[in-house]
Amino acid sequence: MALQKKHAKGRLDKWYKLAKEKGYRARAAFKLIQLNRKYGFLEKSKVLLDLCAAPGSWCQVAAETMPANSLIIGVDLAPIKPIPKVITFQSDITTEKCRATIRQHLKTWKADTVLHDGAPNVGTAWVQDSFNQAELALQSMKLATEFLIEGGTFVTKVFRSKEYNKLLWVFNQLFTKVEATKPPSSRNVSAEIFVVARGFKAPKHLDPRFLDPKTVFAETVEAAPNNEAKVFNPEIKKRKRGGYEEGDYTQFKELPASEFIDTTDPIAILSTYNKLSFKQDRNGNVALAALDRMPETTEEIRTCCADLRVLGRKDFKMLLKWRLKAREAFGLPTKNTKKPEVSEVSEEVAEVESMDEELKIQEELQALKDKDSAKRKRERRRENELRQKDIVRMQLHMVAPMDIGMEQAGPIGQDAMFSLKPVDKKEAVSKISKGKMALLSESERRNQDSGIGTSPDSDSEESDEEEDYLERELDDFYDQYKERKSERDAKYRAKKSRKEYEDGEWEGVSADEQESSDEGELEEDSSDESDEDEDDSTPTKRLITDLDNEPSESGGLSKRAKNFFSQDIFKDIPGILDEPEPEPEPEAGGVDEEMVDVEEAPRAKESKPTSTKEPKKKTPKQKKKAVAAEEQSSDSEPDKNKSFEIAKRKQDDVEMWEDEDKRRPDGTYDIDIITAEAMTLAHQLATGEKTKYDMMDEGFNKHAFKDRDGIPEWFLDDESRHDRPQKPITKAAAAAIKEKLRALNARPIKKVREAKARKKFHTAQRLEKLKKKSDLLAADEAMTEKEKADSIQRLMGRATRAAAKKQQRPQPRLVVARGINRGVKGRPKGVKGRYKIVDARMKKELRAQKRIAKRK
Ligand SMILES: C[S@@+](CC[C@H](N)C(=O)[O-])C[C@H]1O[C@@H](n2cnc3c(N)ncnc32)[C@H](O)[C@@H]1O
Repeated sequence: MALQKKHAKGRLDKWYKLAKEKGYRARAAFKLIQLNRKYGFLEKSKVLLDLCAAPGSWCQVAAETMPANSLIIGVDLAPIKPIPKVITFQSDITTEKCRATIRQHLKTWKADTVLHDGAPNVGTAWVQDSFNQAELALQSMKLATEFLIEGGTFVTKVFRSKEYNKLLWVFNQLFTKVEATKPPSSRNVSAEIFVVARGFKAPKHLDPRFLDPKTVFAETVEAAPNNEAKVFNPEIKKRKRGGYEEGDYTQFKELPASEFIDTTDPIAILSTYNKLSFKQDRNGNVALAALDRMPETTEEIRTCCADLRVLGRKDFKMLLKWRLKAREAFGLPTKNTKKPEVSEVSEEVAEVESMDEELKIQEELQALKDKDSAKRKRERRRENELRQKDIVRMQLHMVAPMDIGMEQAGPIGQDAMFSLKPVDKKEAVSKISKGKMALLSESERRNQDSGIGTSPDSDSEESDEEEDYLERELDDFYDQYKERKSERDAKYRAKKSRKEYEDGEWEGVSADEQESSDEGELEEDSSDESDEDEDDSTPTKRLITDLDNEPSESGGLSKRAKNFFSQDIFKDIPGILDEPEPEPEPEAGGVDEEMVDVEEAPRAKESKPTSTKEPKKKTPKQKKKAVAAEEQSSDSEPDKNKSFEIAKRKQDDVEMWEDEDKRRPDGTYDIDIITAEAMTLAHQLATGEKTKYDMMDEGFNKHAFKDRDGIPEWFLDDESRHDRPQKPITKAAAAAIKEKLRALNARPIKKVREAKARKKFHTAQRLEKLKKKSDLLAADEAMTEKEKADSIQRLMGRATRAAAKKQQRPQPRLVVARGINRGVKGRPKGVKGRYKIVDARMKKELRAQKRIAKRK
């Protein structure tokens, strides 16, 4: 028989998990569900009494299954958290108070079903426990007889013990049908069994002895067994794995300790029996007496023998050792004794030992398996969590689908098994084709040394994962915080949307340079090799070719830099791109794009003088602008000498661009300086206080080379707010910018300007109309000159009157809010036309102001 798992986790079986899933407070819920499925008593009940109901899973099941508006009452020694549609209270079901409270709740009603799943506190001596359980079942039976309706059902838990049959007998007297069953959700190792007693007979008079534990569980005197005869000649018992021995329904089993010493299967005894006794009968027991006197039979051994069910592995081991010592003392064969003549017995002993070891191995194996599966489960759960989060982020448009799933770690992603990118990067193809495996392993070794590619031990892996998890959590919280902030802050929203519309961050040439330098390193290695392998001078081909762009070598610049500078905005900036003279095309705008040969670029440059050449004479103002232009061009100074590929644009695009391009007739840029820093810089450059080389020097500062890799976003965001380069400003520049802004603010807003323009336009239209009319009148030959003059005068008068009328809008009438007007809402009585309610003081003040104005 397998040993029962003692640790708590062994009890977290499928019913436990199911209960958690379904929201039941205990796995016991399934016991009632299964009992009800078999007997169907809940659906028929309108009133139910649940004795010993805590934590309340049976009440939950009852509330779910019973008809609506049913009365469910639950009682327990322990408090029960409220359950919808269930009345619960705390009480001891063996007390009179509990009986009275139930009566109070039931009023005149009777219960259709009484449930009892009580279990007294176990852990004391087994005998005591079993008796208490049976007594509790009888007690609940007593309550049932008082509150059950005739024909009602009583369900109770009992333990298979000596009292079991006596209890069954009582139930049979009071119910028409009594059945004992063990639902599948009840653990096999548990001795509990459920009795479903249906058809309560509801006798008018009940003999109190039926419900008196003393009478019901009265001991029947049994003849003492003759154990003495069995001590050294035990009958070989076949263990029944399927259940209980024929005719043996008792749970508590006691065995003389001498039999444990004598047996060939001590494990079976330890797992079947409850007690090893040292008690001798009246005739005495030689073996037991010897055992009792042995010095190895310590007090600890005696305590262990008293209740085998509460022992752990260590205790069992101790008992087994004690047995071996006793066997040695009694001259019985043990593993160590070498007596060939009692080979049969020694074989048996050996078998016992092997069983012990086998058990141990099995246990260890099981433990390993459990550990492994728990680890895998943890990993799976973590992965699922990550995936879930990614999906949520994607739904919130925080990440693109490219960043998750297949695209990243899939067939072509960076983590993919068949990804060619890393292989390609390291120029591994050439090395593999050369057969120089040593080189690859060398680089691998380097990686390993630096910790890349080595598999860290599981502990650090776990802590890394935990850290990653925490970081992700933090990132999520930060994202949520940003979302919340963006909802409140309009400025932040604008910033965010600007970010969203950005093309993507340009990391500058350095990132690519880094990449190329990496490549360079490897190339260096390979060049060493090529010294030896001179015949391998053929250029190596890359595994992956970029279909979007030309290879970077052709342009001299890195691919990303070239893409950046090939944008339209750089087209006309002199010194950045060496743009060739556009080829005269017969149909401009018809061709979209044409690649110009890279070699031709310098030639084109020669043919067209670039605007970087400074004009010989400049006014200070022009000089300032030119300096600004130069400033721009100096940014791309290092790229000047390199040849680019230039893409032609549509003619329309060029025109549009030229419209936007703010240039003065003399070719200089019309740049608006709007910050005090820019103004100061422009001034310094214009006065020669600073040169472009100074500016380049200043570009190499602590802010230019910040390493942002692996730094969390929230940190960068916060830092960027405070850690900024502070550029100097002069007082004059600050004042100039302030003035400029004031002028800008003084301008009317667009709507006002539009309204004024409209007014002007309408007046011009009216004048035009008048002019036409007067021309017609003047051309009329039928009219005399005087008539013509009068008519024109009238026309003009009408127009001026209309205009004057429009201008003279009557001022609103001021009505004082006092007397009958105090607190009036809406138009005051007797007031016509426009009005304004004012208080007396305001009226007085207005009058005074008018008087003063008149006097002036
Ligand atoms: C196995 S639990 C009952 C589980 C319950 N049927 C459920 O589904 O959640 C046994 C309960 O019996 C209770 N109990 C034991 N003796 C009791 C007594 N004398 N009066 C009331 N409740 C008792 C214990 O407090 C314990 O909560």
